[in-house]
Formats: sequence, structure tokens, C-alpha cells
Amino acid sequence: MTPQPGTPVLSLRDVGVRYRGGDGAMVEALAGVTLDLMAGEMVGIFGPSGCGKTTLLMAAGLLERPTSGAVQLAGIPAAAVATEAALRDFRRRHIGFVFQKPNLIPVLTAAENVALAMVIDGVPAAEAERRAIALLAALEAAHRAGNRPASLSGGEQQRVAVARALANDPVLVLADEPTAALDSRRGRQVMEVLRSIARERHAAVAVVTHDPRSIDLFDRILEMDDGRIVAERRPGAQA
Ligand SMILES: Nc1ncnc2c1ncn2[C@@H]1O[C@H](COP(=O)(O)OP(=O)(O)OP(=O)(O)O)[C@@H](O)[C@H]1O
Repeated sequence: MTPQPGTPVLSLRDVGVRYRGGDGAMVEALAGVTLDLMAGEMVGIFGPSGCGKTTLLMAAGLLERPTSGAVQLAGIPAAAVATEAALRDFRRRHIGFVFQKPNLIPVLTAAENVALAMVIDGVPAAEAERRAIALLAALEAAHRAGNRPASLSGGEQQRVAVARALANDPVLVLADEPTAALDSRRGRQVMEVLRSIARERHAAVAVVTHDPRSIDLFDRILEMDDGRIVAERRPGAQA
């Protein structure tokens, strides 16, 4: 599925997420968020700790069913994907996640970690490995393709995790603090790869970050507070 530039890949309508806190009281982690992420754009999500950034990504990534409101991905309402198994399949095909921790499979090499989702999707093993190594090369990690995660640095593991997130050519990429473990050069490199996915494949990319160093790469910046999007600005990134 190749989205048309400028059309919404992800739409949230008045999405709320409430959790029961440790003391039994309800926490309103997301309070009626309405948002469209367009094909080809990279959006940065900023805001203080606990304001709901991760919860927003979880709802957008169909990992958390909202308490209220509606989520639509690639024109399909998430509520229409009935079973957990169907939802898992839908996520695997359409969404790439980068979490704060790489969460690689320890017994697989870097290339195998990246290739796995492609193989599950029916890509022949040799082709999956070729694409995995090309993705790792774009992140300057191809020389580590044959190594297992335990022998990689934290930053190398994170770059493998980014390559894995991009393996299935997702229409939506959701990244939660992807550069937290990286020095500024590598952090910028990861952000540039994410942006090129938006530009070249017309994916929508949303990045939660506290890192102001790559602000110029975002098309839009959303500021969150108290479970809401409270401000939006365009830092003037050039295509
Ligand atoms: N599973 C959960 N159960 C109960 N409360 C939760 C749960 N997940 C998040 N919360 C609460 O929801 C609110 C939003 O949390 P969230 O993790 O989305 O914030 P955040 O902006 O990503 O924070 P940080 O920048 O510290 O990662 C917080 O008050 C948090 O304690």
C-alpha cells in the first residue's frame, strides 16, 4: 500500500485513554486528541514527562484501544479490526515501531532481527536478508549484520531496531525517544533515515522526543500537556 502524498495515513478523532492508577483513581492519559498524520510528513511530539506522549503513540499504533473516540489507519477504522490476531497482523503489515529500548531477539543476529518480519510476511529468506542488510547499511550498521544483540553497543542495537521497524515498508512509523541512547551524530542519522522514509515512501512518521537537536527535520511539532495537544508549529523544514 503506497499512500498518496498529502492524504491522511492516520486519523485520530477525539481519542481518550483512561487508566486506573495505583490508588484506584482514574488517570486521563489522553483527553480527546484529534490529529491527522499525512503521508510524507514527519511530526515531532514534545511535552513534559507524564503528559501522554507514549499513550498517544500506543493509541495511534493500535497497541492500546482508546476508551473513547476513533482511530483510523490507511482508511480502515481500527474498531473494525475485530480480533487481537487480526489487529496484530494489521500492525505488522502497516506500522513500524521504535521503542525506547531496542528489544531485539537475543538469539538472532542483527540481520535476522531485521529480516524476521519480512519472512513472516512471506518474503523469501534471501531477499529478506538482502533488504535487511541494505537497511542496516543506511544506518551504518551493516558491518554488525552477523552479530547478536549482546555483542552490540546500545546505540548499535537501537539502529538495528530502527532498521527492523522499517523492514515491512510501513505506512506509519511511530518512534518513542529513538535517539535517547545515541550520540548527536548517530541521533541525527536516525532522524534523517526516518525523514527519508517519510519523503521517499510517503509514510507518516511520528517521533516522541525530548531531543531538540533535530528539530529542523520535523514538518510539524506538536506540544502536549495534560493529555492534550496544546500547540502546533511548523519549524520550516525544507523538502
Ligand atoms: N498502564 C498504565 N496504567 C496506569 N497509568 C498509566 C499507564 N500508562 C501511563 N499511565 C499514566 O498516564 C499518564 C501519561 O503517561 P505517558 O507514559 O503517556 O506519558 P509520557 O508523556 O510518555 O511520559 P514520559 O515523557 O515520562 O515518557 C501518566 O500519568 C502515566 O502515569
